[in-house]
Amino acid sequence: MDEPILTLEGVVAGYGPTTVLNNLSFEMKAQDRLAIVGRNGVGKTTALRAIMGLVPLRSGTVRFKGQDISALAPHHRAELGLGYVPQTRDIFPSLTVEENLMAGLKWRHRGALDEAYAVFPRLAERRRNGGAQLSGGEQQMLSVARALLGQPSLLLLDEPLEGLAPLIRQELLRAFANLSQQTGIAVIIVEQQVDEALGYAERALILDHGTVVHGGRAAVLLNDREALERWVGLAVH
Ligand SMILES: Nc1ncnc2c1ncn2[C@@H]1O[C@H](COP(=O)(O)OP(=O)(O)OP(=O)(O)O)[C@@H](O)[C@H]1O
Repeated sequence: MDEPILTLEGVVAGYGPTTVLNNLSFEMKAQDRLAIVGRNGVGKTTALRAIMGLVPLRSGTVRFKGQDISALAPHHRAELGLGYVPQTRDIFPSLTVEENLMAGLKWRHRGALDEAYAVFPRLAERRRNGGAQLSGGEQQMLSVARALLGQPSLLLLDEPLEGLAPLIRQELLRAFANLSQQTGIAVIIVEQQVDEALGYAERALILDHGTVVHGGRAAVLLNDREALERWVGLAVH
């Protein structure tokens, strides 16, 4: 069975008088890694928020694991297996790494902590450090680890590489690749670091004016500098 895990059909959404998502349609399969790229302000974050239920749909549908979730509240979507890591790293700076993770455990047993530490061994080394003492990369690992505790089958990552130095970005991407391999969780990554996101993803979409203007295998798009220049504004090397 190759049923899509997520399907967006004709999604229209926005803020007040502004329409941001304009007939956005795409689907992805379980265990896929999908990069969504595009210029600033084209609606990448809004697309993730619409999937998570944080911005209401004006029309269209979002289906997750075969169920129409368009009208479900965000916490119900989380219970069904959607995990969201917003751009603002979502951690408690005054708590230690372990306390941050414990706070995210909810109904899950402590073994879930070990699973998160297996994906991010760096967090295990830092388990007694305060959140505010962590580097930017470690804070990002912690916010992703917190999302993992909800046992998502699809993880939405909004610009996880933002503000991180190149070496840290590489380390984080290695950890994400490890995560995909160990858990098989499907991932949507929205990124400004286009080359790095395309290096990690299997498939990619380019958004413009809130709709898909280009899509395909990430490795192919990575070498299609003309499309990247046209739609994302990257210089052709
Ligand atoms: N809460 C909000 N209220 C009003 N307008 C908003 C809100 N959030 C975003 N917008 C506007 O919606 C448009 C799309 O924003 P969105 O953040 O989805 O784009 P993006 O592609 O993720 O951009 P970036 O790459 O800069 O993060 C932008 O014009 C933005 O100014």
